[in-house]
Amino acid sequence: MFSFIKKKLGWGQPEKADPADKATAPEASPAPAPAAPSPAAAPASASAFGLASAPSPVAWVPQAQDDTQAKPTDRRSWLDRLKSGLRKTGSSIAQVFTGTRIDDALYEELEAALLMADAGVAATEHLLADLKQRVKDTKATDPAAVKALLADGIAELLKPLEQSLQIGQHTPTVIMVAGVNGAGKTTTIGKLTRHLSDHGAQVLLAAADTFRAAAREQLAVWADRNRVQIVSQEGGDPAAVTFDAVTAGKARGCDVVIADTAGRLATQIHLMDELKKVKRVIGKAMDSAPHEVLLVVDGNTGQNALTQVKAFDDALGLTGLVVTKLDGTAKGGVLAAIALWSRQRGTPVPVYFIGVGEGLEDLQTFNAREFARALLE
Ligand SMILES: Nc1nc2c(ncn2[C@@H]2O[C@H](COP(=O)(O)OP(=O)(O)OP(=O)(O)O)[C@@H](O)[C@H]2O)c(=O)[nH]1
Repeated sequence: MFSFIKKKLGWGQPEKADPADKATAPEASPAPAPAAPSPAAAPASASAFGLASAPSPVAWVPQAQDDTQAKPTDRRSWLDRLKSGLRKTGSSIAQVFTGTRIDDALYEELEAALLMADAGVAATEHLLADLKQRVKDTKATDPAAVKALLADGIAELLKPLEQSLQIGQHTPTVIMVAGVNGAGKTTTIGKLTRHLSDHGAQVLLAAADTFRAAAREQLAVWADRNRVQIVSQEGGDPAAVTFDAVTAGKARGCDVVIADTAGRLATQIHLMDELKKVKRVIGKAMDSAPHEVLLVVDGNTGQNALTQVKAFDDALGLTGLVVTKLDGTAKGGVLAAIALWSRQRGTPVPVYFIGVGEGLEDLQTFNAREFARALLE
């Protein structure tokens, strides 16, 4: 399990809410008392993190090392789930290295295995060329060593996607969540909310999926479960709901506002226009917002995930991804394709989290090295 670490003195003491402002968000539930920060999340002083001289505000950093701090059993269980989810692919790539020779046939087999794993043509070519160079440089002669070199190449390609979601630079940090139907947006928001509130953040949810009543109810259940506020409205304009939520979040000194939006295909132009409007209106409610525009993609959709990332990025300018359902039949190679595309884009679109199950503990930070290993096991 990962956790968030506060790096700012005074964190956990949100500005006093303006009671008058509650009236501006008609259907907002009453603000619960913020969860007490855990000792790990609320250091006695910023210097505990070596930040005494750091002028920067901010941040909660779900750290890569959190994974290693997790209890061995926790860590095993989610890694095992990831591995078993990727096993289909893993075994086919791993199979390539069971022989004794490194020759053209091995590279051809590997090419086919990477393509089968959804890496796509460009990332497959990239990884093959990279591997050949590594083999040449190291003079590796043993297939097991070549497999390890491939893991290095994949980890290096994926590394720029391994970044932390920064919370705390703004009050509130506004996170807009988008994706196609059923990708796992609401579930991811629920899991993220739990982790944030467990670490003392005051979270407010915006039910901007005004289209589907069940979606609002589902988000309300998560809000209830996590004892956080929600701004919701039956029918109406998703942009208006989000505007109300951000305004209420500002007035109440909330740490994070997360907007759940209705699922849609990037080809549904009017629905994508609606999403652009939600983003614009968030900016009207708060100058710098949204601070994060996250796309939730289902890891089982293969190369289609890359198509979704490109299309939503064109429309919204993505700042991060959550790849869900990697415990299912996902082949995982598409992350290599996303990483290569990200490299060409200039600024990587990081994978802040991966989903490896439906439980609260099944939202994990992305670790390039571990993912590369899981892919090849
Ligand atoms: N196995 C598994 N299931 C997941 C994961 N994340 C979400 N789900 C499941 O996927 C289904 C759809 O999740 P939702 O959160 O409702 O998806 P959504 O994107 O909000 O759906 P719409 O609002 O219809 O667009 C639910 O059954 C979730 O429990 C995951 O990481 N692993």
